[in-house]
Amino acid sequence: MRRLPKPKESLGVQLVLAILGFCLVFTVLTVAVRTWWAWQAGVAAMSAELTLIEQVYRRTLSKAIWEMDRESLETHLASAAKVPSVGRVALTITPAHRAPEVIDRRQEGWVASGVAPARRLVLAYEPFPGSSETLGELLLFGDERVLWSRLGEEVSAIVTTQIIQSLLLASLILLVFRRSVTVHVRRIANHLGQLTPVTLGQRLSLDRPGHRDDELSLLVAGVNQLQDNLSDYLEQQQRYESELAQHRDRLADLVRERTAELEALAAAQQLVLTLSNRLIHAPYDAFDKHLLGCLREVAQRLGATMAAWYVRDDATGGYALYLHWQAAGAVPSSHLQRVAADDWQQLQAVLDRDELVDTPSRAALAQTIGAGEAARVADWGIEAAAFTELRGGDEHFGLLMFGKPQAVVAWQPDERALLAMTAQMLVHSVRHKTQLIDIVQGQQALRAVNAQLAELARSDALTGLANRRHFDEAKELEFRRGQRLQQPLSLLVCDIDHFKLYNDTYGHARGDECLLAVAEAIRSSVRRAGDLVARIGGKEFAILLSATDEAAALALAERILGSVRDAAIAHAGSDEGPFVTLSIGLAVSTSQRANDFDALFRAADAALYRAKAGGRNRVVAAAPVASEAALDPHQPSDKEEMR
Ligand SMILES: Nc1nc2c(ncn2[C@@H]2O[C@H](COP(=O)(O)OP(=O)(O)OP(=O)(O)O)[C@@H](O)[C@H]2O)c(=O)[nH]1
Repeated sequence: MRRLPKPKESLGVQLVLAILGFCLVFTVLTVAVRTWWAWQAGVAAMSAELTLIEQVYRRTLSKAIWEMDRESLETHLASAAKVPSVGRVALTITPAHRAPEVIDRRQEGWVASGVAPARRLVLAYEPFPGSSETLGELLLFGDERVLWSRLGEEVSAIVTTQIIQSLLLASLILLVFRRSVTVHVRRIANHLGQLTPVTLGQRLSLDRPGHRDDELSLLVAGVNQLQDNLSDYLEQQQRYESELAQHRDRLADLVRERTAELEALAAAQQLVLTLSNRLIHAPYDAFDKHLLGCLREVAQRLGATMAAWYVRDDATGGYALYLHWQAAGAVPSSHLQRVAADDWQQLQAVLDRDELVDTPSRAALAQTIGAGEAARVADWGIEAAAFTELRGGDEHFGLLMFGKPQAVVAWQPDERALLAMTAQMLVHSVRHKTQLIDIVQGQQALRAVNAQLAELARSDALTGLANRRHFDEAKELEFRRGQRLQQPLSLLVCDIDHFKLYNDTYGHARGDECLLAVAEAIRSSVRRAGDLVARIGGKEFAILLSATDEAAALALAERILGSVRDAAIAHAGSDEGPFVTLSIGLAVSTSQRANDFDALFRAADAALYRAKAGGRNRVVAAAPVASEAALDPHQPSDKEEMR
């Protein structure tokens, strides 16, 4: 506890100085007044003394003048002049018939003064009763110096008295002030200086005899009142602080709870996002497997041991189990594969109102979905369950059910959020999957149509064989491949004999049927998958046989002729017989024989020409195609005629 330093100045000293100052002024005034009074008294006293002298010397001086006793006169005047208050004695004798005589006696150094009193006495003598004679006059002058001397003594006495009086008064006041005020003021100051919140209860009391009711008592009461007020205030402050601390702690707890909740919510969001991504990228033929994986992960995050996805069973109006997951060790369910329409009516009604229904215990479950259904669900080995509908707009994708093996206080907000988000995510994913399947199926259909169109663009409309365009695309490729692999490429060019005549005989429509039958005969003769049969003109067909030598090509050509023959297409106007026949030109290309496909084609065409010229219904093989020069460019070509 820090003690207060001793003050450099003292109230008592200040009080004394003030009193002394006052005493000084008072003394000066008192001295002035009393000096005035002393002066007046001095003057009066001197005047009285002069009167007394006058009384004393009147008769003796009158008698001495009467008797002309000069010696006695001198003696009395000298005696009167020696009186201290008398400065000058002047006796004027006025005898009859004589000149007046003045006898003057004065104190040494006396000067005439306007302030010292003076007396004038007429001297007379009564030689006998009833007669009086004036003898002269006596002048008595007071000595001013005596006045001043007496005043000085008086003043010094007054001043001394006043000073002593003032000092005594001041000392007394100082003493009394110190004993009755200063000591207590210091005590109060020390008390206040040592006050702390802990010592506020210590009351101030002054060590004073008797019961006093003065300003100090008032001050002490005020200090004690102040301490009481401060004490109350501090108590209140402490109460507020403690309440504030409690609020702060509660707030910190709330913040902690909210933070944990938000973190759990963020984790739930993250999980749903991950699952959503997984479903988006899942191949749609494995979509259900991924859906089941989602149910499992959500259930595990919830601490659930089972998850089920029910879908509406349109046939019965109830629900059918679509996906189902159970934790290892959980009691497997034989129930609840199907739920009758009436069984979950109560649950459905609740779900129509609230999107999510959670029950923390079996009893709550019974209240929510009915005792019977709760018992069935309980058979699954669960105590707490949550249900949520999978609904998007007007579409209904069923409902989800998660179960925990133990009752809980309540499903937590983050768990409810996870359930809601999972339901939404599954609805979106299923919708997405449905849209995806529609798109894929659309693409497949489009691809099929495109393929069909492409096929049509490369097919002959009448016979379904490859058309000229297809043939032209394929010929160069096959030719180059044969060259590259050093394999022979054979080309058969087939032409129906006397087809004009056929048309003329049977009509154009029958001509088309004939073309179709011939094409079928050719197609059935060609068995190797790599061989290409094309209709390259009105009644002209080309067969491209890769990796086929001349012998094999000749055999195929003969087989074709046979097939056409076997088809027995009546041709009444033909010179060759009763049925439609073919003429075939054959050319074989090897790397040594031909430089390009056109040369091969021209060779086959030339062979066909020769087959026609040779009587039709036959195969003619071209001479080996060695070079361009080997062909006779001037020889007319059947093909050219056709075109
Ligand atoms: N019905 C039908 N006739 C066709 C088609 N394309 C071509 N023709 C006919 O085929 C005939 C070809 O006659 P020509 O070139 O004289 O030959 P040809 O009568 O068969 O005589 P050779 O070839 O010498 O045996 C013409 O009458 C064409 O109108 C077709 O797609 N359908």
